[in-house]
Amino acid sequence: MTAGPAAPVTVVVGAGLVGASIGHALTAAGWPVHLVDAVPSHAAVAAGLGAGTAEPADPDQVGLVVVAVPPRVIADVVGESLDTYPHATVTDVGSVKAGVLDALWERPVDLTRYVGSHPMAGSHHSGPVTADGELFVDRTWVVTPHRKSAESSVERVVELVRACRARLVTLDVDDHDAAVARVSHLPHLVSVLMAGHLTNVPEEDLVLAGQGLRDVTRIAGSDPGLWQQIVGANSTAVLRELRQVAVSLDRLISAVETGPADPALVRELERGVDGTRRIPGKHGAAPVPYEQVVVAIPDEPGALARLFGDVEAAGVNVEDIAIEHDASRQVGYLTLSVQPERAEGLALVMRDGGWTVV
Ligand SMILES: NC(=O)C1=CN([C@@H]2O[C@H](COP(=O)(O)OP(=O)(O)OC[C@H]3O[C@@H](n4cnc5c(N)ncnc54)[C@H](O)[C@@H]3O)[C@@H](O)[C@H]2O)C=CC1
Ligand SMILES: O=C(O)C(=O)Cc1ccc(O)cc1
Repeated sequence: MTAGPAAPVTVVVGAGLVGASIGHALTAAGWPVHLVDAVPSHAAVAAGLGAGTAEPADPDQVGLVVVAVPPRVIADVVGESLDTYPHATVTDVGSVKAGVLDALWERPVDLTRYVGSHPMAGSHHSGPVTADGELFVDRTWVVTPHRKSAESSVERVVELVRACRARLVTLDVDDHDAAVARVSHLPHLVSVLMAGHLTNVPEEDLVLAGQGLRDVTRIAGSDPGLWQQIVGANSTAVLRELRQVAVSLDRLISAVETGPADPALVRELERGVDGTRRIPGKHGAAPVPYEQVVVAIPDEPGALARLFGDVEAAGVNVEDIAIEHDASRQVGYLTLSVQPERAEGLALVMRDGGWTVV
């Protein structure tokens, strides 16, 4: 992709997972990107992998600064960036917004050039090595203007969101923080609770772990230092959600105690199904109930490549995939999520190709 003539010289401060991913996305869009990091080797590694250059920018030429540092230092780095780059719009990508803005109001900086933002995409990894230029494609990116943000600054941050091919949502900082407590911070803590519980589970039981356990615990593997800062910065909203979950947990315990004959348990389980249906699909569209085709893959070299070749030849668009390994049987299972009307056809083609469809 090539940029229009207006692609601003951009400095990314913090060349970790999110900063380097933005560097890759903007570089692919033709934007000139300079990477800066308190740990110079992070900027050098990100640059070496193609996320921009680690050479310093001429401060007068910089049109946009993206601050992608840990939450605890965001306000300081935004303040310094507003001073260092006198003509630049400055945004940050921190997971919590109100505290940063509160801290900035206290400083003698030009806040018309600051607009907060938050890409709702990332991973449980940190650092520039796992960065991915496609991380933000079709994912929500929240922009949080404040009462002094200049319109031109908001537009520049919107250009950033578009260049990373994300889906723009504009929110006030407090609404943002309340929403992420519900859809990001609480789910993170519930995942942590579940994964932490596994530390008491005997190893011979863990051998039985399937995809369900991996699904609910993946994000618990994230950097505890980062999440300590995120939860700490949004503790009021997070506590509100946690207390509601504590009530739900008590209700679930009573339902299980009462036994399967009582409708309370099925009501709880159905509530879960209703919740999953409320999660929007791609582009924020209504959730699509995909159908799954599960294919057994023998544990032999080239099997996966051959399988993907056959799926491609079938001409079916795969919406999502998951791989589960059965350690005891030297076999894997590939779950292909497809539009419901394509599932039967895909299963037939795969069987004709000699695959075992489960
Ligand atoms: N990890 C995720 O999935 C997501 C994280 N975020 C937010 O993005 C920000 C960055 O997170 P990650 O990229 O995951 O962390 P990371 O640990 O991968 O990268 C942070 C980088 O900032 C650098 N750094 C620390 N202090 C600095 C300073 N004072 N000046 C310059 N560089 C400094 C570190 O050396 C590191 O390279 C955080 O504020 C986080 O809340 C937002 C969306 C997703
Ligand atoms: O790994 C995932 O699925 C995430 O949801 C990552 C993530 C972490 C922190 C954020 O503020 C936003 C997204």
